Amino acid sequence: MPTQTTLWESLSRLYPHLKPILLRLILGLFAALGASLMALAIPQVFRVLVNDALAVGQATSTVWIASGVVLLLGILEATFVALRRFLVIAPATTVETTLRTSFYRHLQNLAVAFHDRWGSGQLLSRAMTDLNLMRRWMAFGAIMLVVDGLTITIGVSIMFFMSWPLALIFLAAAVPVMIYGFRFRTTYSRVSRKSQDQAGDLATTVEESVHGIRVLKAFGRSREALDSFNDQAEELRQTEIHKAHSLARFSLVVTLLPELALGASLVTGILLAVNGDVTIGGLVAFFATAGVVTARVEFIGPLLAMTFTAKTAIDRHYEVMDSENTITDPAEPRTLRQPHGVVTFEDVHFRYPDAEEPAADVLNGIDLTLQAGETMALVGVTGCGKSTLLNLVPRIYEVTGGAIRIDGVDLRDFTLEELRSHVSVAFEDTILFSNSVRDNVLMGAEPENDDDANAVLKEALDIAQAHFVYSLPEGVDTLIGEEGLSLSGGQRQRVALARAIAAKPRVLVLDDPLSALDVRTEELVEERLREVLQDTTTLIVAHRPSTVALADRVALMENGRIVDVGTHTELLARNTHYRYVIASLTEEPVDLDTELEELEHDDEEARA
Ligand SMILES: Nc1ncnc2c1ncn2[C@@H]1O[C@H](COP(=O)(O)OP(=O)(O)OP(=O)(O)O)[C@@H](O)[C@H]1O
Repeated sequence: MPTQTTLWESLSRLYPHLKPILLRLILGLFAALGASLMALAIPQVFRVLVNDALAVGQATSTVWIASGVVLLLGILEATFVALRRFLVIAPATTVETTLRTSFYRHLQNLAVAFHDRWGSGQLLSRAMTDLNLMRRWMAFGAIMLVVDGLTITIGVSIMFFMSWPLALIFLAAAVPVMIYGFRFRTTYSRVSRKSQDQAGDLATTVEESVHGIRVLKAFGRSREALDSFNDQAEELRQTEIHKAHSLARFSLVVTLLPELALGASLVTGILLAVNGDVTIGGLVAFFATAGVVTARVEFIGPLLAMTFTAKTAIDRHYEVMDSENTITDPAEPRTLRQPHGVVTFEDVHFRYPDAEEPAADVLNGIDLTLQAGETMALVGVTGCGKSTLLNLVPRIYEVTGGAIRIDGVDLRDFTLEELRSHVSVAFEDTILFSNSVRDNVLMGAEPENDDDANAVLKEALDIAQAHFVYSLPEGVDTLIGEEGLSLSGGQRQRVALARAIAAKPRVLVLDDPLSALDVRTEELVEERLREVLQDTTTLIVAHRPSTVALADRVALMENGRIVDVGTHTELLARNTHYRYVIASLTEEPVDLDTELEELEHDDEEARA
């Protein structure tokens, strides 16, 4: 539920960002005010013109001078308008870009738990549409609202000065306009918030459909997806219509009432002129001024709408910016000069932030030690918490109880930068970025120079058996990821594995990174991985017996706990649940007794 703030509270949050451009904004405001004053000055020339030059027998020179003055005032008005644009547009765009950059940086910093809760479309619409609305308000809405207010005040004062009875009649229209304006503010703010949220939800739907287009097509669900999209689009359309109706009603009131007042003051004005209480020139100037004021009053509707929309945009922007990053650097970080890579889990508990209260912890007291350079396979039935445990090591999620240490140092005592230089990850669902193969692989690497980078790249691609990249159109410089060449699941996994290896971490965390490879390629990768894993401590989630075979020891997980640790042979011999899990990893029936006999025989031979 968004927190309720007043219009002023919301708008004033922009002040720190406006501070650097405040001078230009103020100058822009003066330029806009200058344009308005020119517009208000023109009727006064009309007054002189009508009163002094229109009488029979007057010299025509007054007409020429007055026309020249009107022309000059017109040119000045246009110049002031152009000056306002020049002063304000560029700096407002700079503020928009700065806000967008800090928004993006904040999104990058926020914990994964935050991203689990927010639809991508909502974040996208905040990063693009809302910031755009805020810029338009800064560059135009805010200035014009102030200038319109001042113009109306000055215009009405001039009208009072020229004829107070006529001005009073005109002003009578302001009372209902203000009452209606109050109602308009409440309704429009509510609908505007609804429409911006719905637009964000719609963007999320588009993003998900594009992402999942293969699944939609494969299951023949395109029709349903379209129907659901149509429903959402229709809801947004209804809200937009409601918004437009609300603005149209307000605009009708602010247009009609001043016009009616103008009509009433026209009749009264003519009567006053007939009685000689006001000059003809004064009457002309009064109505020309009233024309300028009326136009400004009519413009108040769209300006207020723009302001309330900007308030909503600001509120939505700060809902994200105010979200605190829960995974941060410590005040006094510790460093490991020469990490060995001993990883210990001490009574680790974890619960997802969005989990219902009575639910048990996903990880419920994990105790496990990985010796330096050891490869430990993590095995367990689906949903027992393997991936969750892995995510805690690079602090993608934070433990909710207990501690994880590398060489005795709590992960939370490292800066995130240092931690992620010690720990590298590869997941089953590989994410590659719209970048070249080279940039994707070297993402976590810190090569000293170009030659070093090339060597690291070559070695990592070689270990991950990703030689196919050399046959891509531009080799390692080929653009891959969303905007580039599509790779197969197995190819993507190999590039992601190369990325994890290229970082040369002390601790490697692999979540079933070979699942999409064919058996032969998997064998080759494993052969090379064994070399790398010798001095890297590795925790690897295994969904295939061949991955288990990579490991020095296996940790068996059940219901968020480590229930047994030992070699594959030891666990096969003593743990029936382990046998059950291993048997369920393969589709074909396996004879585990024979496998155990063979393994024990191999072990005896090795010892002899
Ligand atoms: N982001 C999340 N928010 C809330 N609950 C989650 C989240 N991710 C996973 N869970 C829940 O946590 C539990 C453990 O999930 P996890 O992915 O760690 O299991 P796993 O053992 O790796 O499963 P698998 O072998 O199928 O990959 C599951 O019950 C899952 O529903």
